Amino acid sequence: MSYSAKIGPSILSSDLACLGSECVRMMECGADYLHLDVMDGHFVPNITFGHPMVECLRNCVGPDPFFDMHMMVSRPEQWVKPMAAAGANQYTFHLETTTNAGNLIKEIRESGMKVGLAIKPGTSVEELAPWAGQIDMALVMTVEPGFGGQKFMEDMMPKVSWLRSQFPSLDIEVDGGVGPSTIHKCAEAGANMIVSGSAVVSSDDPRSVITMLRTAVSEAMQKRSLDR
Ligand SMILES: O=C(CO)[C@@H](O)[C@H](O)COP(=O)(O)O
Ligand SMILES: [Fe+2]
Repeated sequence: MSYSAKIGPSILSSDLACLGSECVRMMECGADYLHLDVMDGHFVPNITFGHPMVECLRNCVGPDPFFDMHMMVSRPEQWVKPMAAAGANQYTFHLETTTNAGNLIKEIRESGMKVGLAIKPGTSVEELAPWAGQIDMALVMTVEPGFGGQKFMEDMMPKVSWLRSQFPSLDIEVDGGVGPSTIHKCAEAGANMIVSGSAVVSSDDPRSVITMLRTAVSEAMQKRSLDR
């Protein structure tokens, strides 16, 4: 087993006028990485921010925090180089947005970033599988992308279990409606990278929530390795 439990707050649910200090606050509360949601108003019905904001956030938080860019954009090819230059570490694009995933994976790697590949709830995991050997992380969306604060879709868990059974050392991320009441389903299914927005950011005690989420994932990982 080469993966580990990692918790990445999504800052979409925070006060957008304070994004820099919110990123710093999340890292101080024990986040393992930051999940930054880029929306273009076309692939999803919402707009957030682009690479100029990412560059400002990088300058604000310093070189260490890992930026996982969740690119909810129709033309992911367009933003690879600008995001790399802005300080992104991982570029997670949606399989639904491209007919040439292989080329995009290559471009992302050549730009020095890790590669994440995301699927919407309506996309089957078998469509992602052919790329699994070439990516660093698979993202199984547990809500329709576009907004924070939505209800967790438990019926996505078979996708996570299947991926974990087929690709035992792949980083598998879940995103959407994940918090203390839903983490056990994700952890048992085999997810190890946990995006949590409103449950962490809106909590009075984000540190405890982050610790609780990580513990749930670590315990499920330990149980899986004992069961084998
Ligand atoms: O990508 C998305 C939504 O499209 C997510 O990253 C959400 O922003 C997570 O927020 P919660 O559902 O955890 O509140
Ligand atoms: Fe996201």
